[in-house]
Amino acid sequence: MTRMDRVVRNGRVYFDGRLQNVDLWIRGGKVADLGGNHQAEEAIDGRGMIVLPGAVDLHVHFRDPGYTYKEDWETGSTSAVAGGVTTVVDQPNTDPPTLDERSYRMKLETAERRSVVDFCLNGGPGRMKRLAELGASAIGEIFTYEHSDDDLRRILEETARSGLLPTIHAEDGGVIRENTAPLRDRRDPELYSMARPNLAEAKAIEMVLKMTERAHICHLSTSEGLELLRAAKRGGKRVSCEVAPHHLLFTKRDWQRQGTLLKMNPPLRDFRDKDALWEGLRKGQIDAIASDHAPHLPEEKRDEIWDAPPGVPGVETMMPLLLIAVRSNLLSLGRMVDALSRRPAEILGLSTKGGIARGKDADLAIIDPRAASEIRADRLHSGAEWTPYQGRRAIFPKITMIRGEVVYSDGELFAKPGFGRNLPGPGRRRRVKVGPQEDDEVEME
Ligand SMILES: NC(=O)N[C@@H](CC(=O)O)C(=O)O
Ligand SMILES: [Zn+2]
Ligand SMILES: [Zn+2]
Repeated sequence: MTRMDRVVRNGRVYFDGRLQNVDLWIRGGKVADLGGNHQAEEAIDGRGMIVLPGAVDLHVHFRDPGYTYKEDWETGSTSAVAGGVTTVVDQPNTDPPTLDERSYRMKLETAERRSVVDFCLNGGPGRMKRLAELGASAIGEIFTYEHSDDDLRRILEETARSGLLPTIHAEDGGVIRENTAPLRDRRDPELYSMARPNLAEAKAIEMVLKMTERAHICHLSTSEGLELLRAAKRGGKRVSCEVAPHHLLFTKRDWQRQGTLLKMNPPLRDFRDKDALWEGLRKGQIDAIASDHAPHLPEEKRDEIWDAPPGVPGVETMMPLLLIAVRSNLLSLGRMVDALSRRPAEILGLSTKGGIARGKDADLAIIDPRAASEIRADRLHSGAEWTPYQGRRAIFPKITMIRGEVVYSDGELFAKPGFGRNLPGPGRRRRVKVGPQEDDEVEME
């Protein structure tokens, strides 16, 4: 019997691939035992609850520094934990963009002071080697449409030399330009999907697969893209991909209801694509679900289609919406946990994250599966002030824990700004052992 800090009692805990009725014991921020008989300082009642690993969101834009009127580390990270996300990966398209030592340190310093969620910082395609040494977790997203083929090849080579994973926004610039030009004088929002056709994604993915041995494809949106990645994986390439909730839940038909609000890159697609993405997700051909949380204010989003900024917020609604999808049998709980937690942690080599197991960080989303509610923008925490999912059913977590601490419970934030910790990437990671050996140490102390 060990003296524990905390116990989640009587919940159904997801580990080893299924829900199991065990008490979850926490010590020093780690999962110390599953089942077993111990004493704890504090007990959390998990009766009627399912206890899942917190989500690891590979793709958020927290806009800080530079665009803090849209989002900052405090609002963004609060939004994350309110949605059961316990680790985020922030993208470098801030101002200044995270391309070199100065901008990297500046963002790290802000995030360390303000974040309530654990975080990784991606570096952009700038000084890759230096960014790796500083602790960037990956390079990207690399916007293929912003670069010539030669540039892109050079960026991918340099990224490979830095030892970091290139993460790719795959849309071909030539295809976009060709298809946009004839539409520019018209204003109908749905033209945006025509301006950036499926071919743009397919062509960019093909190009990237030719240029590099290892890559992660962001927000996959087309059946063509999925087919290319499937073939590449079969051929032994080290590629992974993520899908965003909005491409699983919206199609071109939604242009009619929400207009320019739904402008995003890549754009809304067909039913055919949406179905293929769900199928790819069910079969494990799509590795991860990531929010591509891209907050902009409603008044910006209501500009005309070519000028409105692309992107929708989604970090807070991702897990809650997917829990409904699980309940509707669109996805198994196991595949959901795999795509939201286990696989994203694995892709970035975050060995202490991504699952409930002895020795791992106690990052938990404690959920009452019967507590579905309607999404309402005024109850969300993002600085974006709106959601494309207004009125949809969702199951929000009752409690979110990070490293054994309750950071969010029943609508209330408990963590102080600065609670969130940086998880440095492979360039400066200390080897952290997770597994039986470390567990033994915990037991013997
Ligand atoms: N997804 C988007 O439409 N927008 C993102 C950038 C991006 O992910 O491409 C943003 O930063 O606003
Ligand atoms: Zn992107
Ligand atoms: Zn993005």
